[in-house]
Amino acid sequence: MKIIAVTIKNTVRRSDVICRSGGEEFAAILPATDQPGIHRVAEKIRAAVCELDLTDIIDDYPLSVTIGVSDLGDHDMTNAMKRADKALYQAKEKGRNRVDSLFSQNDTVDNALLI
Ligand SMILES: Nc1nc2c(ncn2[C@@H]2O[C@H](COP(=O)(O)OP(=O)(O)OP(=O)(O)O)[C@@H](O)[C@H]2O)c(=O)[nH]1
Repeated sequence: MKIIAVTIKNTVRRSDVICRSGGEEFAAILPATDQPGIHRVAEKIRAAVCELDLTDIIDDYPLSVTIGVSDLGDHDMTNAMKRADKALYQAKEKGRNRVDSLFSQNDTVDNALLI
């Protein structure tokens, strides 16, 4: 998991906050990032992790990354986590190695959350 964490950290801006949110899950908070930007970041992370060559390190290869995206439009972190988690679940249902999103009703999304 450490190499994944380092890869994510090296892929995003220094102002983005990455943390471990579960056994095989990370959460990222992306300040001042709009909806197209959020999808750009999620794809960057997905691609960077897919490009890792870990054949010598892990059995469960190739790796896939599934990402749920939400926003902090309603300034409620608990709700944002719930939305991102639901988006993650939807993405996994659709076949993994993909990005899905669930946004609040706020049109002016400018702070994002990824899981
Ligand atoms: N928070 C965040 N947003 C990003 C990042 N990379 C891209 N974006 C968003 O996606 C938009 C367009 O992406 P790019 O043109 O590929 O951005 P970039 O110049 O490679 O990345 P930046 O220099 O971080 O803006 C940017 O304006 C941001 O909103 C990132 O690492 N972190």
